[in-house]
Amino acid sequence: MENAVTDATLTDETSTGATPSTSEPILVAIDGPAGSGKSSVSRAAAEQLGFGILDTGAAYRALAWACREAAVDLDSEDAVSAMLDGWAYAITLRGEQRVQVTLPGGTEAFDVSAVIRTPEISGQVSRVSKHAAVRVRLNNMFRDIVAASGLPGVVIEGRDITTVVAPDAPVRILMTASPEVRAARRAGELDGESLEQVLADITARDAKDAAVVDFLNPAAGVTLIDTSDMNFGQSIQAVIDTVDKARGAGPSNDKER
Ligand SMILES: Nc1ncnc2c1ncn2[C@@H]1O[C@H](COP(=O)(O)OP(=O)(O)OP(=O)(O)O)[C@@H](O)[C@H]1O
Ligand SMILES: Nc1ccn([C@@H]2O[C@H](COP(=O)(O)O)[C@@H](O)[C@H]2O)c(=O)n1
Repeated sequence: MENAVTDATLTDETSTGATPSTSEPILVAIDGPAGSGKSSVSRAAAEQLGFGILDTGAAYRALAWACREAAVDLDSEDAVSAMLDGWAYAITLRGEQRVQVTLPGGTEAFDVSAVIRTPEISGQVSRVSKHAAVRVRLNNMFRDIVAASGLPGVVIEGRDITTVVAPDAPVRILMTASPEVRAARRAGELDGESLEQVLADITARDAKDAAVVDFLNPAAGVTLIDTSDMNFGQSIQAVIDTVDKARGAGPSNDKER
């Protein structure tokens, strides 16, 4: 993969505002199904902790977008892997999330921050994330991004972070919520999508994704946070409490197995 760059190329608001750390960042690994609140809760928790946030789903989404733009067959593992040889990908770890992609052979860095969130991309992304070879390469890219971040800590969220990308992270969380709660939250964000449609979409995506990685059951040592009956603030606090507990301080309301 050419140039998997992060904050450094994405202007001011992405800079950490602190002396870059020279040691490995502390990792907070968070997994969960679609709409569980991983991204938004992780982002808010990261801000409180003074950490960066790496949204790994954004890379899969950007890859699906790039393949569609370049008329690459999303179901072909070889063709999608070839896209990884030629593209350039950049994501901010601090401040507003910005995602940029340069297509193979191109020079323009497209800002795909908004388009990767559309239902069209959500509906196609599992076609690229199902490929084992693609996952291995993106997982290496995620580890490289974190290692090069210069941040004191990074919250990294996705589907296989607690189990594959960072199984040794000192804090590992599975964030979940009932399908109905997740659909209601997501429907609130999407204009013109009925609750039934959103529920059907996230259920279908979870089923496809769960065939590749298990993000519905916490692995040994992973803290389960079910946010079904929590508001946004309580969900953030549950993450902070879990981090504090791992650091040997403060309360905890988690369930471990
Ligand atoms: N505990 C909560 N209470 C109320 N709303 C919440 C809570 N957690 C998250 N939300 C809201 O639910 C929506 C979905 O959250 P978010 O996008 O973070 O989920 P996600 O797990 O990252 O989803 P995806 O995997 O589809 O990207 C957002 O509008 C978010 O603000
Ligand atoms: N670690 C990950 C993260 C994401 N995926 C795939 O990307 C899709 C989009 O992820 P969001 O978190 O933005 O919803 C998701 O549906 C998976 O197909 C993944 O496989 N592994």
